[in-house]
Amino acid sequence: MSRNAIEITGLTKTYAAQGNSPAKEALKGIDLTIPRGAIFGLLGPNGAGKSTLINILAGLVNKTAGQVSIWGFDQDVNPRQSRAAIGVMPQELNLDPFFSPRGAMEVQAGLYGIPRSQRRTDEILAMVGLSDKADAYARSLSGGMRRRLLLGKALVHHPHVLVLDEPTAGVDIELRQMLWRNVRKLNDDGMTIILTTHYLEEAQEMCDEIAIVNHGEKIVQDSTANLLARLDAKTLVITPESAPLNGLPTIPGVTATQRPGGALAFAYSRAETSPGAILDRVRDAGITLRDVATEEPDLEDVFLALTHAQTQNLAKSDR
Ligand SMILES: Nc1ncnc2c1ncn2[C@@H]1O[C@H](COP(=O)(O)OP(=O)(O)OP(=O)(O)O)[C@@H](O)[C@H]1O
Repeated sequence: MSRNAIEITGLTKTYAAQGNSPAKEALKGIDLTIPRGAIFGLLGPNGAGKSTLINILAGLVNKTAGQVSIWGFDQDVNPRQSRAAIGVMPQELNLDPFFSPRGAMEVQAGLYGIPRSQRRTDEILAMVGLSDKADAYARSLSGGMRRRLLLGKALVHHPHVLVLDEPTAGVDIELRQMLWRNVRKLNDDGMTIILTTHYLEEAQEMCDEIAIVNHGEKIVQDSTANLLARLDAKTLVITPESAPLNGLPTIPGVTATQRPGGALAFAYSRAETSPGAILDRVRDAGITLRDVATEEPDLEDVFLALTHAQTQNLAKSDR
């Protein structure tokens, strides 16, 4: 039995040409392995192919080529088992307006063939904070409540893998906290979580491992810690007692800038110099230090560096 939650090889999706729009190759042969028990981040700019990939996993979009296996079940060989192994909280708030949350959960449980005695409707509604709206009409629910219900529906069949597609886009702090609390708890209980988000801070905080896709290709997959360590750039930020009289010291290999408010930022590469050497030159220049701090690169820097490099390579290969 595979130890991976998801195994994808050579996944390709070409949307057929329609009217004036030409055919679009949204996924260009992606290989992706997601370990069991992970909180996995799938990141990429708009149009990179994330939703296409997730919709293929959910069985909502047919792939053009490649293999997809969920919890050891090949989608083409064991479609029912592979579908039962995954629950997806979609991006769009598409709910039947005539069902109450309880009704919608019961219908979903019926679709998955869960016997009444094994349904956990009330427990899940409580978990997503919808107990007091259990019997309200879906059309009277706010956007945030609809999202809660979509999460509840994704959990009805207690899947091994939970996919959250942009779950926190435009939601308030309370809902965001509820989501992350539940994600951590479900993960602690053994559920594998796959998450797409535009908020890189969130991915950095939540995910153990991350894949970045761009233009339908996977450009990197690594642990969050390794991705952050890839960037060698660091910044030393010095708050001086008073503005430097003779301007900023010039230090080879270091880019010095003055920030609004007076702090001096020295961007350097760890491979080339050390904070100690920079501080020596700053003191030599007669600058008295009030405060010193270092800034690490964050996921946003890694993301920009990688997607930018890929876009440049693609442009070169087009020439
Ligand atoms: N049904 C469709 N028919 C034709 N083209 C499509 C269809 N769905 C998506 N595309 C195209 O495929 C590419 C990938 O889209 P996809 O929605 O998978 O990206 P994404 O990474 O999820 O972006 P976003 O973050 O904006 O949702 C885009 O160029 C998009 O326009």
